[in-house]
Amino acid sequence: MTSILSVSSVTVKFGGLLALDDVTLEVEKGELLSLIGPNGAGKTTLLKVIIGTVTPVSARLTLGDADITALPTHKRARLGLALTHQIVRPFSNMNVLENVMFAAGHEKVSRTLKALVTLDRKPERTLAMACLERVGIESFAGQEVSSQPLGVIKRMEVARALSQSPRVLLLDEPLAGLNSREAAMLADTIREIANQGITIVMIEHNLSEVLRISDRLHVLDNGRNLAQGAPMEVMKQPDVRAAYLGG
Ligand SMILES: Nc1ncnc2c1ncn2[C@@H]1O[C@H](COP(=O)(O)OP(=O)(O)OP(=O)(O)O)[C@@H](O)[C@H]1O
Repeated sequence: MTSILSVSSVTVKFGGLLALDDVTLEVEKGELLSLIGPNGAGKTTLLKVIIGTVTPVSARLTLGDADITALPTHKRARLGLALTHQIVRPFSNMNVLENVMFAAGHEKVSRTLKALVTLDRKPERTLAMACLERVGIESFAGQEVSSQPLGVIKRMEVARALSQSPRVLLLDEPLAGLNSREAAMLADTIREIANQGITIVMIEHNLSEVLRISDRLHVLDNGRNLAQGAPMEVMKQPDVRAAYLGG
């Protein structure tokens, strides 16, 4: 297997709090890796270090052949990283399609000056519709985002990230707040996205869905690596059970 994302020696301090302590993470091309661990283990902080919104005390990050350690967030995005947020903050004055078009257009505008003056938004519209189809909410395209249930909002957030054409998609608790049926359906969609060749790193507390769709688990506890490997093997480890499941 080939590593697409490699994260090593990540240490993060928030004042006196050591949030991550020499953490290492290897992500193989095409896999769906779930990052799990108790509350406060440092999972979201690690994703923020990867996307570039938290500055670590130390870290070395590579994406494919590129050393991205010193790159700002927008350059990491351009090289193929996209992140969905745990708490989705959509533009409530736009409809579902426009929210995805905005994300798609943002990338385009940041790429070329010409795009700043173009009035033709057809390419963004086509791309955004394709992303809505991939997450199964194309029939909600014209609806106001403010009247949508969380299940649609969560899918729209994934569509926004897909519109950036990521090589590695970072998902922060995509199933949080969904009922079991909605969670299972979105988990199936996430698995399908991975099957289509997009590498996924997912933080998720819904353990039954994590175990059902993940290729591999990486467990953090108290800011440190605790375990990693095949889901069932990892969950058998006594230290993982003690930390994550309370024994
Ligand atoms: N901006 C910040 N300033 C200060 N402390 C922070 C900040 N962000 C996170 N922390 C602290 O760092 C530690 C790790 O937090 P983080 O959110 O990464 O954990 P997590 O594993 O994602 O938790 P959860 O599963 O509850 O979302 C926690 O103790 C948290 O309170």
